[in-house]
Amino acid sequence: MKQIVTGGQMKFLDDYTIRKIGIPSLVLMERAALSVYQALLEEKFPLKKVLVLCGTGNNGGDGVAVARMLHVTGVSADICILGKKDHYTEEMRKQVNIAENYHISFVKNAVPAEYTTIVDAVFGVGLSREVDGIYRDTIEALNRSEARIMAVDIPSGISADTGKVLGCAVKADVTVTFAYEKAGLLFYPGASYAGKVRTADIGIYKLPRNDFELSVLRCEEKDLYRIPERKPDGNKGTYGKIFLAAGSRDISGAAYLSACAALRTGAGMIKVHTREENRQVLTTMLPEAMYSFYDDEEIKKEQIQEGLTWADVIGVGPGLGTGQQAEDILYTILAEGGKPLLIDADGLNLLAGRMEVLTQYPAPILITPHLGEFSRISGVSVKEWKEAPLYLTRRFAQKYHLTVVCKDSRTVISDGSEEIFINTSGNSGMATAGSGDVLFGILMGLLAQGLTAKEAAPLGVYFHGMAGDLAASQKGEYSMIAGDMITQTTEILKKRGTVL
Ligand SMILES: NC(=O)C1=CN([C@@H]2O[C@H](COP(=O)(O)OP(=O)(O)OC[C@H]3O[C@@H](n4cnc5c(N)ncnc54)[C@H](O)[C@@H]3O)[C@@H](O)[C@H]2O)[C@@H](O)CC1
Ligand SMILES: Nc1ncnc2c1ncn2[C@@H]1O[C@H](COP(=O)(O)OP(=O)(O)O)[C@@H](O)[C@H]1O
Ligand SMILES: [K+]
Repeated sequence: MKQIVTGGQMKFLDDYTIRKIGIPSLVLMERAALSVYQALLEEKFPLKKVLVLCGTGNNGGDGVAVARMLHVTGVSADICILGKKDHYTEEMRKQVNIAENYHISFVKNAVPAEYTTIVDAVFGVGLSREVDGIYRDTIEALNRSEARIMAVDIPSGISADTGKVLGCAVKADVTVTFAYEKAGLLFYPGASYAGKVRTADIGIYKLPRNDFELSVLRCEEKDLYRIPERKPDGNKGTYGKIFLAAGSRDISGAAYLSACAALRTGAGMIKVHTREENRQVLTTMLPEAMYSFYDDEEIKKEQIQEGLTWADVIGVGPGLGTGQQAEDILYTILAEGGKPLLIDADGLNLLAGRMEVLTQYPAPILITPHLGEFSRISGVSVKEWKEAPLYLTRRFAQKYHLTVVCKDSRTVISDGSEEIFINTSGNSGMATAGSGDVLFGILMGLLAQGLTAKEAAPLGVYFHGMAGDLAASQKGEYSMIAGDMITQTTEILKKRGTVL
């Protein structure tokens, strides 16, 4: 797991390192600047003529120090400072003073087109409002230039918390960020503006994970070891039994994809409860699953109850429809299930406006809404969610005592606790029909093998994204389809014990 921080947390950690630990601010700044200087060399930036654009805060101070490091090694570097002298921070003032002593060139109205490399040190985590005026004009000119662009800490204009563009923002080729990745570098569009992100250790105090009031995390490849090991003496009961209510009249694809993904992830057994019309196609495509079917007659509660008693984990929703039968199935499960429950798609659509029924359920619930579904069940619009994804996902999880997987290009996962996850695996090829059903299957499979909802959710989402990345590398983002991700699930799990 990698620790991520918000802008506010980074400021707290800067301050803590300086005031409580006692490392002088200028020492941190020197290390920050050195890491940017090294990145310019290692990333082979064309250093024929460099412009360092600075703001008046400490991000600008970093920039002035980078210009000095370039200058002393013989690189032609100009400094251009946007903003008034009386707004300089103390560190910025000192850096400017040192640069003046070195006779580095300060330019007033820089023309970005004249430079081969531009270092963006206008705003860092201190950006507090929309960018406008001279700042906007300069950033726009910079983006139009042919120069390679290195952003210091975060591209100026990107919100460190949400990745939103505040007015306008620098489009960087590389960003060197200090101590921790900022959430705004992971969320889109910030992630696109940042280019390649390098994280540099500059001596900031590493707060233990448990000491963060809100700990934002992301999974990495090595976390896949958390998928339970296969036991040599295991039997199919060991790996869990799933009861899945999915599919509706002549809609079988979602049921197939989620059931197949659950089995491919390692679940022991799955029983799919679906409409009679799907019998032939499902039993042909996935004979490994068990089935119970229902037709136009009233839902037979005993049939569902039998499945619920047998199962260790229950899933409901993919392709279920929102008619009376679907509603009866959902409510029978909510009344009689009593086992860990996963709800997706139509299961969630049926719950819009009555989410509080979930608080009565006696076992953990995991829901996997995409943003449209989240909006329906929470009343939070997609636009509002984008303004505060971490806060709003967590608040919703707390309100209804759920684990929530809010699916987007950067999925956010929260069980309401102080740990919240942003997922960074995956690609736009996954925006294809059935992709969410595969995720649902993976999550059911992980729960069936004994992981809790809190453990399974971030891991399963990461695993799903990895399968998507492998599928894209083989089929391309245009052509990959949901079934390809199931194929890659197999490949990832094959390697679990060897490379991880
Ligand atoms: N000692 C420290 O605290 C360290 C800070 N570091 C650097 O300092 C940065 C944070 O520095 P600061 O907190 O000084 O903040 P920034 O330098 O990020 O920017 C804040 C300044 O910009 C102004 N500002 C904010 N939004 C604006 C807008 N839209 N239009 C015009 N002006 C705007 C603010 O009024 C303030 O003067 C980090 O991102 C990092 O690059 C590093 O040097 C490491 C050590
Ligand atoms: N651009 C993207 N980058 C990464 N992941 C994506 C992207 N677009 C979609 N996904 C992922 O693909 C899945 C789509 O799920 P969903 O919207 O429920 O689709 P469906 O209902 O068609 O199965 C989610 O897990 C989502 O996070
Ligand atoms: K910057």
